[in-house]
Amino acid sequence: MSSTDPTHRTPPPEAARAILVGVDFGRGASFDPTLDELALLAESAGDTPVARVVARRKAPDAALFVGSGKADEIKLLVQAHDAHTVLFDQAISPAQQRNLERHLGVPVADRTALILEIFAARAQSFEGKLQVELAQLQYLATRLVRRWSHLERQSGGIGMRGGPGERQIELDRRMIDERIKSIKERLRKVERQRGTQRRSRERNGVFRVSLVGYTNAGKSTLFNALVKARTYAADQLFATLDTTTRSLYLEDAGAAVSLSDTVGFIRDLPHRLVEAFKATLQEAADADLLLHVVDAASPVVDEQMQEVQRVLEEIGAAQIPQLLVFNKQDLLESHQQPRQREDWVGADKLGRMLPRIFVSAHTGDGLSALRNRIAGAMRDGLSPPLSQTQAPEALAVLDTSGAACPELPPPASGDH
Ligand SMILES: Nc1nc2c(ncn2[C@@H]2O[C@H](COP(=O)(O)OP(=O)(O)OP(=O)(O)O)[C@@H](O)[C@H]2O)c(=O)[nH]1
Ligand SMILES: [Mg+2]
Repeated sequence: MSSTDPTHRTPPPEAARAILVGVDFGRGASFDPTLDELALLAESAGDTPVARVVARRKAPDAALFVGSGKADEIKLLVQAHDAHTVLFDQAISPAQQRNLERHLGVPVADRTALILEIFAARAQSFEGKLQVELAQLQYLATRLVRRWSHLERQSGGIGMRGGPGERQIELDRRMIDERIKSIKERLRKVERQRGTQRRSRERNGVFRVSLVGYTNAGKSTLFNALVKARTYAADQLFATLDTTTRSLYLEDAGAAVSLSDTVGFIRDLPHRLVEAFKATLQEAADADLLLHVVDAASPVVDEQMQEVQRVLEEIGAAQIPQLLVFNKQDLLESHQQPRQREDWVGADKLGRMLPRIFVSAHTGDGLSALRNRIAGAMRDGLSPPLSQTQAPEALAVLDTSGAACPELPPPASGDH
């Protein structure tokens, strides 16, 4: 863990027992009633979830985020499970965090802090480490600002001026600001270097393919299966933080493409983190073709795909031709198995029809069809059959059930 740990959690040497809390504010969309993803995040951060609590409220409680009754319930659970920490699925304010920690008697962290913690533990490259530290310092800086104004309020805004508390915070702030400035400067240097490398690749005219997708979809496993490399793949969230690029030779095209594995996306990815990782994500934004890897067996496959489309938009990659790769086909029940390996679905924000292909990175099923697909995209681009682009009702369909739309014809390009 980095010295700028924004969560102030000091986990015991053994896995910390964690209570998971999610609050449903009734706005539906981004609430996960199972808290499964939070549990995976907790495990990826080295914690062991021991209990889950779901609360329903109209709005967050200003002081405790959850109501005081719920807070008492959580406190009892902390005691019953001898828990070390309580993790919230939503962002909580610095004041709420402090109040909760006082009330519950254990460190409290929110989703953002957890994601930052995982990123900090995973960062390998010099650039990755700088990016994570930048995001952490920015997270910490907002917390200091707020704590300062809190102190100011308590003292009527005058008495504390020049007092020891404020001076310490001022000092901390100045150090943080200086560190932020120096990291940004160093990142700019690395980015310039990366830009030069990218331009020299562009001059070579290599067709660039980037794997993008929700975290844990199987991008690295697929990358390894395609290029027979050994990139770290694991059942953890954000196993990959650095972009890896390898050359992939396609027999069908008689040419090589460059294939990049990238960092996974997640719901409510802290915006600052997206900012810090812009350079890494730039790799995806500069691609000629995106392989959007989807965990076809996930119960929340539609939400995950939409989240990926949202992040692609945020990094300016929404226009890039996209091939949906429905991975983990081996995990699908027989009734979920697609009738055909390849079809088209209306699945992105631009209302485009996207070609879809089912594969299993584990068994290798569909990989040769995928290679052919990439070769086809390199030759002719990806355009849906004309009849499909003109059928608006088809565009509204987000058929990710695994059962392919029988009425959709197979891809027009004769690449298989
Ligand atoms: N059953 C099955 N499991 C798979 C398949 N592909 C990947 N997995 C598993 O899914 C988990 C995640 O795989 P990764 O390749 O690390 O996923 P990723 O998308 O690179 O994840 P991040 O780097 O964390 O964003 C691992 O446990 C893989 O073994 C597949 O085709 N079938
Ligand atoms: Mg990966």
